[in-house]
Amino acid sequence: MPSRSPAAARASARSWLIWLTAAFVYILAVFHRTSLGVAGLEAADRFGVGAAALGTFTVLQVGVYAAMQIPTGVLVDRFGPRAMLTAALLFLGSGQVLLAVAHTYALGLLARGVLGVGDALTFVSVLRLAANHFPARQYMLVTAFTGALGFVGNLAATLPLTLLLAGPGWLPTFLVAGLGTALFVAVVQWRVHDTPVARTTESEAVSMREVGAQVLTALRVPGTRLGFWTHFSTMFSQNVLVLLWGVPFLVQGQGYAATTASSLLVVFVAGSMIGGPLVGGFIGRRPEARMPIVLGFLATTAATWAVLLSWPGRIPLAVLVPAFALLSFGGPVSTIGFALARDYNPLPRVGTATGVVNVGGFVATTITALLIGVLLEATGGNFRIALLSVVAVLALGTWRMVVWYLRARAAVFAAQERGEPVPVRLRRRPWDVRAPGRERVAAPA
Ligand SMILES: N[C@@H](Cc1c[nH]cn1)C(=O)NCC(=O)O
Repeated sequence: MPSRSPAAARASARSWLIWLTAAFVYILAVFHRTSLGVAGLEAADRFGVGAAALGTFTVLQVGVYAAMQIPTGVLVDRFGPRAMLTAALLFLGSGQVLLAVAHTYALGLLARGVLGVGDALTFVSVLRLAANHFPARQYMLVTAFTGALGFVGNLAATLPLTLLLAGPGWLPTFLVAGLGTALFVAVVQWRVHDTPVARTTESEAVSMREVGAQVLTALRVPGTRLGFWTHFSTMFSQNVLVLLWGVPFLVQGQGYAATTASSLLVVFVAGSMIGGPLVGGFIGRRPEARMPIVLGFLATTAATWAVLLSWPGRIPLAVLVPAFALLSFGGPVSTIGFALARDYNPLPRVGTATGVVNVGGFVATTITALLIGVLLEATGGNFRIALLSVVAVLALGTWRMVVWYLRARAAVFAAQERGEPVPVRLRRRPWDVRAPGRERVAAPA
């Protein structure tokens, strides 16, 4: 069976309000995730460390996030999004309070690790809640809105946070942010209901063996694998620039002022906020267009990087701004991966499949960020060579995505021929391959 949608064709106003409350938790998570961006220099001062040690914060954070995605998916399927969002707020809040009072590098790292766990629990829980409350065709729009709203948290962690750190200072700013986040638990407990008919999810005790089987079953679904590689290939190149290498590339590699460089990164925020509703709204109406859009976006990404890396001399702003605007659509396009997970897995396994998909983009980000660092070291700071890592990871992701696209299509055709329902009906093309005999569009629940 491909998927089971909530019964109603459109979600109720109450479901939208429940989603908005959960999406606010995601805004808080992104705020905490990105807060070291402007607090970096102060953190270096406070903990008495240099740039390399600060980079460890980012790698630790993204690493914890990626490692936690599959456990998060399993936990949210078992305990429900309400419980997981509550846990997320408590981890985020205590991590930030710990950072507020920390004076040593070790304690700072521990604080960011705790915060990273809270962050990792959030996005998949919001999407699981959306899967419970919204019918399949509205799910894509809600997912894209969620991603776009996250950037409100990102914006709050730029100028407003800079002003707060310069005014009240480190301790009161992070203490209030941490305590405020923990207190939001009361709102989640009051407002969030796991499904339109139930406040909480009934959880049955399951063995580790059953958990493993649940993950393997989700992994065996071609739609989940396609979602993973879609997420892997589409969002990492903008993530690498926003989270780590964008400012050094522009300042050290291109000779721009630090203020110009950080202003340029706002293009990514704006692009994601505009692109989310655009992509989500369009694909909600035309789900059959989602993979052609992914392929078109990947071709555009490859062309954009070809221009950026082959530009003779300094790249002018008139080229950088549209290039970053194009790349910024990677976040919204990556949400197609979640729609695939939701469409090709039964509802009780959507959290696990969503977690699997969400590993993709963050693994690609971690690998690329590390490769760039290694190549910069090896070449004495040659960004043109170091950023070729993006091209290599993009080629790998696109290749695997095309392989799973063909396999997922083959499974859909096989299901159509057996007369089974499929999430999106497809027309066979000359380049389509035949499904192996027992391939199913979705593994059974
Ligand atoms: N691709 C992002 C979501 C997104 C949508 N628009 C911009 N970004 C994603 O996967 N986010 C996961 C997270 O935890 O932020």
